[in-house]
Amino acid sequence: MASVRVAVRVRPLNKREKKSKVIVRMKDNTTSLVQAKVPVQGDGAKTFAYDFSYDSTDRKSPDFVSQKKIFQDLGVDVLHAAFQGFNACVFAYGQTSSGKSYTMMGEAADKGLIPRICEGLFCEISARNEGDSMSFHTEVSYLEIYNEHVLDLLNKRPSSAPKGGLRVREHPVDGPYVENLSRHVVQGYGDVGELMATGNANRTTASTGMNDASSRSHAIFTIHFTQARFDSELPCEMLSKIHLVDLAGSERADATRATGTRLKEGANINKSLVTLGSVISALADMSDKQATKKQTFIPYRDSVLTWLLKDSLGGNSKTIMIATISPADVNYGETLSTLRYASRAKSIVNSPTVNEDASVKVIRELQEEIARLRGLLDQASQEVPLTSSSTLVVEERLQQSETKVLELTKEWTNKWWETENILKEEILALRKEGSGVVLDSQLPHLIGIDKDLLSTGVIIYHLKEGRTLVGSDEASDPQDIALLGPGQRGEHCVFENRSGAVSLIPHGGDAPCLVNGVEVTRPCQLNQGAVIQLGQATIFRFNHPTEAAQLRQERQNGQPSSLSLSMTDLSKSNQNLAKWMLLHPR
Ligand SMILES: Nc1ncnc2c1ncn2[C@@H]1O[C@H](COP(=O)(O)OP(=O)(O)OP(=O)(O)O)[C@@H](O)[C@H]1O
Repeated sequence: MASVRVAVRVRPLNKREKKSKVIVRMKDNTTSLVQAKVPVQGDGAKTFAYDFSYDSTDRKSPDFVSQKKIFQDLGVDVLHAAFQGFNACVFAYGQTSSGKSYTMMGEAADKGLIPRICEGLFCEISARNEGDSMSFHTEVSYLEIYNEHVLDLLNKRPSSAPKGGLRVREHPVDGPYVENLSRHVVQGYGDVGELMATGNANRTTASTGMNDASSRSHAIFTIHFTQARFDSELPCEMLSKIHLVDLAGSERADATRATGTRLKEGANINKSLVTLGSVISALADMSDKQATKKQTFIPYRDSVLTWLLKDSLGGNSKTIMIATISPADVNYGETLSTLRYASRAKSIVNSPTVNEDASVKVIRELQEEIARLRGLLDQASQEVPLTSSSTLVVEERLQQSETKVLELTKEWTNKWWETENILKEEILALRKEGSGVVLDSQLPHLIGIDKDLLSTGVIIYHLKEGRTLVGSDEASDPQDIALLGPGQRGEHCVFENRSGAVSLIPHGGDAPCLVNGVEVTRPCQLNQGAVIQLGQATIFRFNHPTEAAQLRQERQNGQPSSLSLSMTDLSKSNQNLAKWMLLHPR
């Protein structure tokens, strides 16, 4: 069991609040709000105690709390939890313009928690890589909930964004998840930095009466972190999910002077936040009622936000809430409401557990069974003899369990190392898209389409800068791509990559080369999507990632596409190919 930990952070006065009085005071872990206008006895301060109270109002003050200090207090704990195999969540809650995005994402010159956690994660991974035999695998996803619709911030292709947003579903064991949300494998902070920049640029922001760049959506950045190793011959695999959440501002329409679209956004933002409030309240009630064992209904499904954060609130996660507030007297009401909200959240009790891979769990259970059966046999030989038929049954079960453990361990090891080896080629990136896996490469490449029906797997040949020789074992010089098959010659052709422009140079004679079904006898520049046939049985598809990205951009901008191979061309090319095959039977 672990209570949600709560921190409150107050930011400096901003230019809109220049004439305002500072009404927030912090001492140790307490935050006090002074009622400036109606002083009752004393200063009428309302005081709340939290796990941390961070005063970031004045950089020059000795009490000033920096982004770094917040990472050291909260971010380091998130990393500890992740390396121990727990899920973790940090969410920032507060009024518009109170500093949620600043605390979570920060600025280039003064990074916030999300980039610092990612940096810390890779720092720790490289330190551990040097020491023990642990392997690590990290993927990230980034989504926003805008007007109750889930949008993928890392995959904005119009074709893949369904109307009404992505669907949220619930797995019986793993809990709620977003269907078809893209996940990206990352190997270092550089990769994450790029993805974060893309996602942040895609996020819905707008200028409101209170913030020039106000986040109009709730954003969830998730790190899926897996660690694996052999622990005294036993595989050990732990998975943890780290949700880092920047909520949209809780706001009053009059304060933000919202109308039209901004007002509708505000209503939807409030719907999620009101539900978040109800969930927090219900969970707090539940922990109060723990002694009376009364069941409380938790309205997780009333908003997309609370549904997706179900595990983080009252479930399997170590969770931290950061409540951000303005120091100004003009925001007294909003600040008091945030402080009360945060106070309520302190009573939520979660039940984090170490997340073990399912097949590893089976292996561990079988190992325990093996130890028990061995014990039985040992005992039988010394103290309580078993009948010969019972001994046979135990021995048979022992053998079955041992075989199963060997099989499962081999399977698990292969699966893990295969992924690792592919990813070591830094130019390749694997990402999950729906139920499929997309293999992305930054270099121009050929994808082999094998005509052999028994062939499985996908072959990718990178076409690096310079010449790539294609032929067979019969060539006098070794070939970069050696092919087998009818019509294949020792030195068949060359692919030449000159600063990204790739050409096919046929050797001619009886070494046929076809591009989009048309035989080429002279050097021919290749375009994205070209279908290439070498000899009679080898077919490749040519991909040029940079060109493809450029064409995608043109298409999105509504520019006439310079894509040379349209769908009609493609079917024409298939017809040509079929004709050629008829004329050149094997
Ligand atoms: N601790 C801080 N130190 C310095 N500047 C800050 C701090 N917190 C916030 N700011 C500044 O205040 C402004 C508003 O902050 P931010 O955009 O993070 O607010 P927000 O709560 O995310 O707002 P919204 O809900 O509208 O998106 C920004 O210009 C930001 O740089």
